Amino acid sequence: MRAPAIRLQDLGVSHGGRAVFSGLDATLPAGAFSVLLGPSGVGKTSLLRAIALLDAPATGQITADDGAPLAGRVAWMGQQDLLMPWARAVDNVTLGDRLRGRRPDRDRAADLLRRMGLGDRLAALPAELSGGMRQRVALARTLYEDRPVVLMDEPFSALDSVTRARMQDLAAGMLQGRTVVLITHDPLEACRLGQAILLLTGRPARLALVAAPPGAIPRPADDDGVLHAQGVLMRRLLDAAPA
Ligand SMILES: Nc1ncnc2c1ncn2[C@@H]1O[C@H](COP(=O)(O)OP(=O)(O)OP(=O)(O)O)[C@@H](O)[C@H]1O
Repeated sequence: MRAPAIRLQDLGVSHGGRAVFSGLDATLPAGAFSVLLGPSGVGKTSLLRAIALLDAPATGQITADDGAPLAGRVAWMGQQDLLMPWARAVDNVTLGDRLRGRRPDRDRAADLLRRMGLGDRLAALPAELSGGMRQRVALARTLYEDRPVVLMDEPFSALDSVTRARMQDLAAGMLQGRTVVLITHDPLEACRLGQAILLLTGRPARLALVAAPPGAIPRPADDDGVLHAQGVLMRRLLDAAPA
């Protein structure tokens, strides 16, 4: 499975006649983690939904550099977990297969949940799970899809900092070689996982590339380079924040 780079050309998204961004050009590198940060409401989800082909952009193009369509090669994890309330955790993980009429691999789903620390919750209904547990089930469902392109909107936002670090490690390992785009509000997360770090700011919004710290991902949270880059990124976010 080769993961393509994703090219954004002259991309524009509008809501209610107002441009969230326009004329946006960028390449999201093949087989690497791109991390997207920016103030609340700037347009991160709008951009990710356009890349996921969930919303048609007003202008421009989104293409894979291998020339093949992106459709069918993307796994999506939105801010809402969208778990089916009537399905047990393991069945929520295999939901995609069941909707496509394919035989679900419950062993693989159970293994994913175990790796996420949910081995004793395989048969739980969503209503019986905490917010952080539900988010891990949604993450397991995204990883289960096994796609070359993975788009995740704040996938670790509901997790305590230790679980968050563990899930970052797990995702970095399992998604190695995939083209991943991940939205986060956490500069440390961006510096642990980002091989390209993109900052979306302004109105209409513009994209800027921020230097990523050296080293393979997941980078240690207490690494000097990570801590320095985290400080630089925090300063950039503060400077970009609306008054
Ligand atoms: N379906 C929609 N209809 C109308 N306006 C929308 C719609 N979706 C988003 N917007 C507006 O577009 C702008 C960008 O929203 P978006 O959700 O992309 O921001 P974001 O950067 O992801 O925010 P957050 O960090 O809070 O999740 C906001 O002003 C939002 O109110």
